[in-house]
Amino acid sequence: MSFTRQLSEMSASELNDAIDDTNFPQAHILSRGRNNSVCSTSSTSGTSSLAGAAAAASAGVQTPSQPEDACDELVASSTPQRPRLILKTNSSITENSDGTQPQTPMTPRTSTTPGHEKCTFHHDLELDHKPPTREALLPDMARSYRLLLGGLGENPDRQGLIKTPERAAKAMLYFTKGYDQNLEDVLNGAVFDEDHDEMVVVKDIEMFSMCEHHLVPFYGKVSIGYLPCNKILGLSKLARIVEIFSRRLQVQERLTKQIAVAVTQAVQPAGVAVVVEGVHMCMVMRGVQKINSKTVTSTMLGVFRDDPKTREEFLNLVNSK
Ligand SMILES: Nc1nc2c(ncn2[C@@H]2O[C@H](COP(=O)(O)OP(=O)(O)OP(=O)(O)O)[C@@H](O)[C@H]2O)c(=O)[nH]1
Ligand SMILES: [Zn+2]
Repeated sequence: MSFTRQLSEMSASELNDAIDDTNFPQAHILSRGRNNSVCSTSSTSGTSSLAGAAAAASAGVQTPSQPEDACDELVASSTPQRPRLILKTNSSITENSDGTQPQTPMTPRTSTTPGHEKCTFHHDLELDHKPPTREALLPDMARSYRLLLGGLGENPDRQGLIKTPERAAKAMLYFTKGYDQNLEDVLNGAVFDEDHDEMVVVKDIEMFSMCEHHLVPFYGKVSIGYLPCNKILGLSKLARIVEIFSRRLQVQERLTKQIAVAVTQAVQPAGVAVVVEGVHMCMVMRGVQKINSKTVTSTMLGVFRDDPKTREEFLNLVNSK
């Protein structure tokens, strides 16, 4: 019985469960960077196969068995072997004795809206969830905003507000458009075989999200690094992955983790690092009203978690101007 499955075979909740929660958040001090995203590649990287395997084991990842792993075969001749990061599944989701996959434990449904019958929970990594008609939600949402305006003591029929409920509904649909996206569509096949085993970093990717506690924005920037294992990702796809998960109701910690999981799923690298720096309007415009505070979260997987030099290299690249 195999205890390791390809990520593409794992369901949304399994993917989330597959990450050891002790892995995040790990806060690092991050200096302010540029507004525009910057891509870097770096030359010092890699771990020995032994160190990498030990690192992977303690990181909760499994080293693919030899010799069927193409990555290990390829790199063996020229460079030290590096284990590919494969998220570990727990034994409760391995195959049934009859060879069928067991059902994913269901979390309670949160919606009875037509088109959402199979939703488990929007917060999960619902890469295969695509409600067919989110636009169809607009009238209901507009009605809700109209009620809200009335609740504020406003007259929803006054000239300036007549179209506001519909506008607000459309805006909210836009702010949460990530629910309509899935990883496969977003990647659009832009995963390329490449014998490149040095760190790739795209940093300062602008991010806009919505605090799930107050329904007000939080925004900031995301830096993503990965250590390829014979597969690289189209650079823009890293920014598109950020969009999938930031354009939802979120907490910053989960956003950080979901980005890292998605990159892992896309290219099965030796490691992934994600740092998110966010400003939460719920802490600025209301509540504690700390206008200069920033929240920094990170998820380090594979070699980034276990090899201090690799992690340091990533953080240096992220912090460099
Ligand atoms: N961990 C985490 N907390 C968040 C995030 N966004 C908002 N919050 C927090 O969610 C918490 C909600 O706390 P509550 O006490 O229930 O709500 P509240 O009375 O509005 O809290 P205050 O913001 O302190 O006024 C607050 O501490 C927010 O700062 C996030 O991305 N991650
Ligand atoms: Zn908030």
